[in-house]
Parts: sequence; C-alpha cells; structure tokens
Amino acid sequence: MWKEENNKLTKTFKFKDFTEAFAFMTRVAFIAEAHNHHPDWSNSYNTVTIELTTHDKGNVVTQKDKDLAKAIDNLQNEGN
Ligand SMILES: C[C@H](O)[C@H](O)[C@H]1CNC2=NC(N)=NC(=O)C2=N1
Repeated sequence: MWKEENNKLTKTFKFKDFTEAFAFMTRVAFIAEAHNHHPDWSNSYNTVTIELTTHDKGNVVTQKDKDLAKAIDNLQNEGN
C-alpha cells in the first residue's frame, strides 16, 4: 500500500535480488517518462523505495502522483 505522509506517496518494493529490483526500476522509468512525472527513489540491493510528490506544485501530492502510483502498481499486477 502507498502511504501518504509529509506531502509524499511512499511505497517500498522488495525483490529476489538486485537484478529484479533494477529491472523493475527500468520499467518504472519508462512509465515515468510516459507520464512526464518522475519518482524520487532509492535502491539498496533488492529493495526499491519510491516517493512521489509534485515538485512543480511546491512538493505536494497531486493527481499526477496518484496516477503514477496506480500505473506502478498495475505493472506489478501484470506479473512483469
Ligand atoms: C518540465 C517537466 O515537465 C517538469 O519538470 C515535470 C517533470 N517531472 C516531474 N516529476 C515530478 N515528480 N514532479 C514534477 O513536478 C515534475 N515535473
């Protein structure tokens, strides 16, 4: 579940290993480009932490963040 706090949507994703985590990041990168909306994120080995906020609106959560969050979740649901 995405958690909304401190004007961000945050979710942590865990994978089998670094390769799986980085593959996920690559897929998210293409989605972010398609949305013209980009995550603040970090990766540590098999863990990817994503924070979504809208910088252009002064770092608040907007519909753009919610749409990107949903698109990221859909990616996982597809089993890709
Ligand atoms: C110029 C460009 O459209 C903007 O800077 C976009 C790009 N990606 C973005 N991503 C995020 N997270 N917030 C923004 O405000 C934002 N703005």
